[in-house]
Amino acid sequence: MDSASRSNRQLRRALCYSNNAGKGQARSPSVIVIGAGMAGVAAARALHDASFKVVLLESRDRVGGRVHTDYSFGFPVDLGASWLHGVCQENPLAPVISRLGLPLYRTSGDNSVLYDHDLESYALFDMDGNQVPQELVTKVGEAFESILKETDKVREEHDEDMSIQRAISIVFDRRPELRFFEHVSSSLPGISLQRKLLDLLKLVLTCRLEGLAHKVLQWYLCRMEGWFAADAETISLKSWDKEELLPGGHGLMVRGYLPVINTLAKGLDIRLGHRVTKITRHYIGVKVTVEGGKTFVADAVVVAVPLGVLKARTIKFEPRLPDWKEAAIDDLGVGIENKIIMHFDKVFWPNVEFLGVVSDTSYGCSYFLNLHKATGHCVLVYMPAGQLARDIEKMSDEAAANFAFTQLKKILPDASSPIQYLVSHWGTDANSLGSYSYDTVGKSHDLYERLRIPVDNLFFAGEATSMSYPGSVHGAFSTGLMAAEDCRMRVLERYGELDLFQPVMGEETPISVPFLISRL
Ligand SMILES: Cc1cc2nc3c(=O)[nH]c(=O)nc-3n(C[C@H](O)[C@H](O)[C@H](O)COP(=O)(O)OP(=O)(O)OC[C@H]3O[C@@H](n4cnc5c(N)ncnc54)[C@H](O)[C@@H]3O)c2cc1C
Repeated sequence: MDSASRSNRQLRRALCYSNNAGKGQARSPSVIVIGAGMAGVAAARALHDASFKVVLLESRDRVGGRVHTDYSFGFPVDLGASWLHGVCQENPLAPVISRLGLPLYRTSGDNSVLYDHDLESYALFDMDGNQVPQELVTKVGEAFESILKETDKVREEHDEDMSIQRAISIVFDRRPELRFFEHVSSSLPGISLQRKLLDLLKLVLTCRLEGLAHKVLQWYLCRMEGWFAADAETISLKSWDKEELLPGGHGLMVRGYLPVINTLAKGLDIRLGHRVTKITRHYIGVKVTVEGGKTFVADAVVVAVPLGVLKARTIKFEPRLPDWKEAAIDDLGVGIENKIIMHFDKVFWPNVEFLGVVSDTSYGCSYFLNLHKATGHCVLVYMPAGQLARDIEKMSDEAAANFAFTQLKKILPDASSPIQYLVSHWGTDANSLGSYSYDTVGKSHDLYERLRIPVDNLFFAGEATSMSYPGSVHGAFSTGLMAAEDCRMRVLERYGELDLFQPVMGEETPISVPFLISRL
């Protein structure tokens, strides 16, 4: 007997044993889900509800993954995801959020990836603490949208992909007037030309338009980089807008995201502190090894660990994953965004949702989310992304919090020091190794789908396997359901017992419960 059939036999015995199947007893199909983030929990929940025997292995000592609500301030704050992108009933998370009665604070009704905040909710400042006139903030925001529309033409003309940064500079070379003067005047409809020119002159005189407008533009670029957690010179022109945007705008989870995870995770067999190191697949089943050598066997596995972890090859696949799968893992980008959450004893900042610092480069720009507007707590959240996030992550937590506070002091010199702070490390945390995926220059958007496609009895889930909603919580959730359904079909087809089990995405009529949306 060769070693493959010997180990198949051992695995079959282990499967029977692990599933408690006595003589004549029908054995439940079994699955191991790896990673208790939104995708893994969704997959485990669905398979559990479909009568599978499910074990969920999680390396951390908590569930949620990149959903991480912290309560150490005495109230919930999210170190990872905090917005529901697409506040609408079509959002796959809508039923659970609505039924739990979790309130949302809508920061924007706009569905664009650029504005998860309405333009009028920003207060921007230069490095000397002078506030940028609101009219200029709005106008440059509109100009930025026009510039991005112009990059569409660049995309159509070039077969080769390029970075969004490069495309913007081509637009400027071709249409220098887009450096604001024409835009500002032509975007005031219904006003006579003379009046427009007068308005423009006033703007130029009051705020040294060109220099300041350039800085505001860099700030918008910095916000866009935040959306992708990556620098503009690495973001693909061909694919940056390929994700699907659900309607309804963007809503902050006022009480944090964790209640959603906890609800889905209720009653599941979750093993915390179980870091998977090896996945061995056989025709009849899969063996999973965790740190310390303990093993688990099942009919199938759902791999729901982050793309960063797959890239680092800290989980060994035996036999190796096929080349096309390894290439997808290598080629898809993973960016970094972090949060430095500062708790103050009083509010000393303006009553807007976003405070921004403008600068000559997007790297020098920064922004703070004002949680006081949404939650009533005296909290500002500093959110660096891309290279800036990478640089700050090299600092100690104290130095990182000081850095954020120094930025704040530049715009609000009378700022008082935070009484508490929290710092995330999504880029270096071995359990994430990045914040979320994005399309890099020259690589196809299909990579998300390639990452999702199963390999035998290995199923893949997670935000980076979502073609439609990458980098999001609802995207992770829907890939968990998809992986569960694929797994259910494959395993049950083999047993010929399809009709014995509930479908993963049950056929009950969904009850539509409205969201609780506020804006103070
Ligand atoms: C700072 C930040 C802000 C964000 N903001 C938003 C937002 O506002 N809205 C939004 O929709 N999305 C946001 N996102 C993205 C969103 O958080 C993710 O897309 C989503 O939570 C990913 O879920 P997941 O299940 O794919 O992965 P994860 O949540 O990362 O889950 C993977 C799990 O696998 C575990 N794991 C890793 N290695 C192993 C191993 N070897 N063995 C066992 N377990 C392992 C991890 O510990 C983790 O629990 C944000 C992300 C970050 C970092």
